[in-house]
Amino acid sequence: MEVRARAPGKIILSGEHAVVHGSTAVAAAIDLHTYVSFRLHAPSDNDDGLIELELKDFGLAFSWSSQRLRELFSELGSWSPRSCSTECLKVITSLVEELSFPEAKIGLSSGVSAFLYLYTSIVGFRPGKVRVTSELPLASGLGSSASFCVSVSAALLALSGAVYSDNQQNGWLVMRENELELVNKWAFEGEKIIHGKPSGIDNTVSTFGSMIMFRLGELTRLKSSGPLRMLITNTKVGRNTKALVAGVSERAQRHPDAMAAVFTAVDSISKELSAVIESFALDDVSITAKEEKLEELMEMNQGLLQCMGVSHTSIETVLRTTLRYKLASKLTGAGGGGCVLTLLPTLLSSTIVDKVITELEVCGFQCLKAEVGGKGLEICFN
Ligand SMILES: Nc1ncnc2c1ncn2[C@@H]1O[C@H](COP(=O)(O)OP(=O)(O)OP(=O)(O)O)[C@@H](O)[C@H]1O
Ligand SMILES: C[C@@](O)(CCO)CC(=O)[O-]
Ligand SMILES: [Mg+2]
Repeated sequence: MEVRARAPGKIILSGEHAVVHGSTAVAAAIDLHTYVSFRLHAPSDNDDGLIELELKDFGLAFSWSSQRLRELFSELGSWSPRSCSTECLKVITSLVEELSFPEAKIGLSSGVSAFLYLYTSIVGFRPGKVRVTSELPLASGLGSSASFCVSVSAALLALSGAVYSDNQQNGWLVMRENELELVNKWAFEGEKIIHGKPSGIDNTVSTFGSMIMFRLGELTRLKSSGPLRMLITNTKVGRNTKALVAGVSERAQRHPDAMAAVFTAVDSISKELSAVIESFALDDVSITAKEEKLEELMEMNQGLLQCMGVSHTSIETVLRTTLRYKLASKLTGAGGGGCVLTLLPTLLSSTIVDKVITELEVCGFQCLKAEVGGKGLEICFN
């Protein structure tokens, strides 16, 4: 039997980085996904007993002898989430160092490490094959690492029997709440291998979907009936979330009082932004006033992200360009390049939107239009 899983990427409307330090943040799922398929090899199917990973978008395939992995890892597969020990991480790092990645794709090594941890922890050493494809740009702030960890964890758990397999039902299914929680916990362990010190917001919004307010591991789903249009601009400047998160923590150690004040300000911005979003209603006559509040809050958050040291000249170029059209923008995700969000007010004409997009694309950026606040993780058994 084969199982497929798909998990969305995300945007962060407010609170990235500060959320790692205990502030509230607001995030929403977007309709760009990572897709994972997983099947266990029948014993006769594969004499070598291989555990295989294919990263189709990159034309890369890796395999490990399950016998060798069994000898290297002491822990047997089990469904209860646990952190990767230092010894286990050493074994994984040396296994990944043996692989050859093209220079430009070396960043994938942390994803492969997370995969090895999740597979050996959840499935154990039973041979099988996992295939991955993604619609998300990697390392760009749209949560590619989290949607990878969520979809891999879900597929592995689904075929290992840890979650129910309603294989009579056709098409994509949403798991039960307690199963989503189990997937989310495993995905967080994968994110820890990729990010170092994640807050958990990315894997949580990828698992549960919708628009959420998140603080210290707790999520609150936001109820909003109004539209929220966002333009996403990918500066195509590559960066690495782990290094950016570490950089903010170092700044916080150098200037504890000033940075505590920055994180407190972000917390207030996220709470106010959530309240404005929840006040949206269908055919809202005061929509423009509410959107103006959102724009101001986004600009304030961007200013504080600059204080944290995670903006970038490419991000500043997007901000200047959109400001010429009186549109507010902020970076989304870890910053340092990557993606920028621009609020597209309800009454903004499509002609203006097209003009902004053209101007941004002339700068070499890529504009994406994505549905915001949609479904989270889904699985499919046929
Ligand atoms: N489809 C994938 N296949 C393999 N590895 C992946 C995949 N998607 C993400 N990764 C891993 O995640 C890394 C990118 O994670 P990173 O957290 O730096 O960026 P992001 O998640 O896209 O952005 P952000 O965390 O700011 O939202 C990649 O370098 C790779 O190791
Ligand atoms: C930068 C960060 O706040 C968001 C990355 O999308 C890191 C995290 O919360 O794990
Ligand atoms: Mg990430």
